[in-house]
Amino acid sequence: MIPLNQNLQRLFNIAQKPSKMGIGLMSGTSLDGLDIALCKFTGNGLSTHFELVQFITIPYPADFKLEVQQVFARRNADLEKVTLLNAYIGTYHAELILAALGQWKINTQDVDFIASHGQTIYHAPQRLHQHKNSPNATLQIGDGDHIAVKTGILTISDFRQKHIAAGGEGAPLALYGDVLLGNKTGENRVLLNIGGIANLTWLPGEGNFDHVLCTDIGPGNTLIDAACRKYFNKPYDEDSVIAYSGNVHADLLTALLAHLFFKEKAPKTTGPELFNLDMVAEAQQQSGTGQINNEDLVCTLSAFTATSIAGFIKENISGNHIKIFTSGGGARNPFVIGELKKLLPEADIDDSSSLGINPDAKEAILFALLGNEALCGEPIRIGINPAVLMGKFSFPV
Ligand SMILES: Nc1ncnc2c1ncn2[C@@H]1O[C@H](COP(=O)(O)OP(=O)(O)OP(=O)(O)O)[C@@H](O)[C@H]1O
Ligand SMILES: CC(=O)N[C@H]1[C@@H]2OC[C@@H](O2)[C@@H](O)[C@@H]1O[C@H](C)C(=O)O
Repeated sequence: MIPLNQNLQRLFNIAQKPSKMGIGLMSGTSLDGLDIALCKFTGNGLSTHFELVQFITIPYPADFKLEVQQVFARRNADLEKVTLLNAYIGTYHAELILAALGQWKINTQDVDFIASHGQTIYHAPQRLHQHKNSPNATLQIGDGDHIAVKTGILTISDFRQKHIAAGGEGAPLALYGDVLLGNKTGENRVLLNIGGIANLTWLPGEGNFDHVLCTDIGPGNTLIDAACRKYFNKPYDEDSVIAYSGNVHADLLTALLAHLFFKEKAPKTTGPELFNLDMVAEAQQQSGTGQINNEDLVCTLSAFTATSIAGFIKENISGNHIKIFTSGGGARNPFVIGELKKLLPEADIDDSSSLGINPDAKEAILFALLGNEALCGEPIRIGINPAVLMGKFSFPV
């Protein structure tokens, strides 16, 4: 008999374990840092139980952000830089994982797998690139082999490609985690993540997965952050101090909301490739608001985030007693959340901690969960969404 390759044997052993320790990694479009969630899983699919054992966000140093920004969401990027960053981000993320495990006093041998999102550097659904003969496409870098070899831990990465191969746009993958962890028959729930881009999952209480909707909505923090960087030399509008010192310009807000993306049917995805300061400048030109002061601009962009989210919910989601559970860094933006509450007075808005999900850790938990599914799950059919198991395996040896 031909002996089983050691890697496959190890994979088989991990998949068979009744409970698994997995690390989920998320490095989002805000480029603020690496989210590392150490989770314990038992079961899979709708029987998944998870516990968040440890969580940390390790902020990225300014020079690293600058390096990534040189290629991030840019149509013309230096190919050598992309290539170098692909390897560098893999090894850098591995170093950050080892540092976190050291801090938590946890041995690498006690971790069964790492599930790594990588760093999105370009997201190009067909609606954006508009090349008839090219499919939806997206690119995450920070290669999984580097993480596996440097940490000695089985690594699963590059989750989005399978989603695209099976007919999706590669996002939002939150769908799968939100259904498995956030669904409750009898309760109309919206799980709203306000990261760089805002997305939501609508989980109607009737419990019929055919009616679940998961989609990007538009900008979350990305425009607010970009304006803060450009005009205030700050990474973001901490506690909405700038937004509260300005006023909303109704004409600019109307021009921003007139963007064609908002008229496209959900599910749909987007990114800073579309929602960037060029798009804002165009709306300012159209509305004759090019001269507004910087505080008013940040205030209007914050209102834009809240109004586009509320508008989407009003148009696409119906039901009584809707509970909205927020997560992502934008859940800590009081201006945005305050506007949302004003615009959606009927909804009950709270952050996802009331579901037992740390709002800052939610996306990193999602990838850990997708890793668990890749190891021992089965494809789940949720409406028209691809029913696939995602992720590529990298072995340490
Ligand atoms: N106290 C705060 N006040 C206002 N905004 C905040 C605060 N804390 C965090 N944020 C916002 O949250 C952002 C980080 O959000 P998050 O970490 O969810 O983004 P991400 O994971 O990169 O996004 P994405 O989900 O799009 O990939 C910051 O850049 C900032 O805009
Ligand atoms: C291509 C990409 O990286 N998309 C991210 C981004 O950040 C938020 C939104 O846009 C979402 O669609 C997605 O991430 C989350 C984790 C998702 O796939 O659900």
